[in-house]
Amino acid sequence: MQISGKVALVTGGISGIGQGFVEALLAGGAKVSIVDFNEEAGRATEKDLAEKYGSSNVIFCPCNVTSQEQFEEAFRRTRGVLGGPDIVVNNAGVGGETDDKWESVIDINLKGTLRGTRLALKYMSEAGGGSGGVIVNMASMAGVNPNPFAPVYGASKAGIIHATRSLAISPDVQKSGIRLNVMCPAFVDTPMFRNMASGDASQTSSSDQMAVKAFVDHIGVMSVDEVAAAFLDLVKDETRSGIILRCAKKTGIQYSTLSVQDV
Ligand SMILES: NC(=O)C1=CN([C@@H]2O[C@H](COP(=O)(O)OP(=O)(O)OC[C@H]3O[C@@H](n4cnc5c(N)ncnc54)[C@H](O)[C@@H]3O)[C@@H](O)[C@H]2O)C=CC1
Ligand SMILES: CCCCCC(=O)/C=C/[C@H]1[C@H](O)CC(=O)[C@@H]1CCCCCCC(=O)O
Repeated sequence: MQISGKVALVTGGISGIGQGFVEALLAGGAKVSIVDFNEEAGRATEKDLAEKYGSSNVIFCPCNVTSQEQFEEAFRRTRGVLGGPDIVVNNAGVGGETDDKWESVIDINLKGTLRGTRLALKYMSEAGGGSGGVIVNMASMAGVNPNPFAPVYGASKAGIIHATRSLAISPDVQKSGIRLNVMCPAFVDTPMFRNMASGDASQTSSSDQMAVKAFVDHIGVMSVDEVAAAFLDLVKDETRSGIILRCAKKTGIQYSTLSVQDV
C-alpha cells in the first residue's frame, strides 16, 4: 500500500510509540487522525504537526478508547474531515497490576483494541462505506512469552495477538480487502518505559524490580524510530497479513504467521 494520500487513525498517538507512528505516516504523505484521551497534549500536538505538515493533513480527536460512543465519534469525525480511514492503528495501552488498576489494563489494552478493531472492520468494509485497508494492533512480547512481573498486562496482550490473528484468517475479512497484523515489541524507550525504569510506577517488590532490570539489560531497549520503521513495512507491504511481528534490540525483527491448519 502506498502511504501517500491515505488516511490513518492512530490511538495513543500523542506519546511514545504512537507519536513515532504518527510522524512516520505524516512524513510519508498520509493524513493522520490522532486519537487520545489526553486532550491538552492532543491539542498542542495537533497545532505543532499542523504547522509542520499542513492543517489539512492532521486532526486530533479526544477519545477514551474504553468508550464505544467516543471511539465511534472519532471514526465518524476522521471520515468526515479527512476521509477513510485506510490505516487503523490500535496502539493506546497502559501497564499496572495493582488491585485498583488491573481491570483497567484489560479495559484499555484488550477491550479498547477489540473495540477499535471492530470499528475499523466496519468503516473499512464496503458495507460501511470503506474500501479495505490495514489494521495494525499493538501487543507486546509480554503477550507471547510468560513473565512473572506483569501477568495481567501479558494476558491483555495475548488476547490482542489471538484476536488479531484469528480475524486475519477470516474469509469474510479477507474478502473485504482488509489486512490485520500485530506488533509485539520488547522494551521500547518511551515515557511509559522510562516511568517504569525509574521505579516511579513500580508495583513490584525490590527483588522483582532487580529481575526486571536484569531482563531489560539482557534483551535491550529499542528506539521508537526502529519500531516505526518495522510498522511502516507492515503497512506498505501488501503481502504482510496475519503477521505477528516480534522485535527486540538484541534479536532484531522477526516475522511469523500461523494458519488454521497449524496444530
Ligand atoms: N514502551 C514499551 O516498552 C512497550 C510498549 N508497548 C505497547 O505500546 C503501546 C504504546 O506504549 P508507549 O508508547 O510506551 O506508552 P506511552 O505511555 O508513551 O503512550 C501511550 C499513549 O496512549 C494514550 N492512552 C492511554 N490510555 C488511553 C485511553 N484509555 N484512551 C485513549 N488513549 C489512551 C496515552 O495518553 C498516551 O498518549 C502500548 O499499548 C504499550 O503496551 C509494547 C511493548 C513495549
Ligand atoms: C516483561 C516483558 C515486557 C515486554 C515488553 C513490554 O511490553 C514492556 C512494557 C512495559 C513498558 O516498558 C513500561 C510498562 O509499564 C510495561 C509493562 C511492564 C511490566 C513489568 C513491570 C515491572 C514493574 O512494575 O516494575
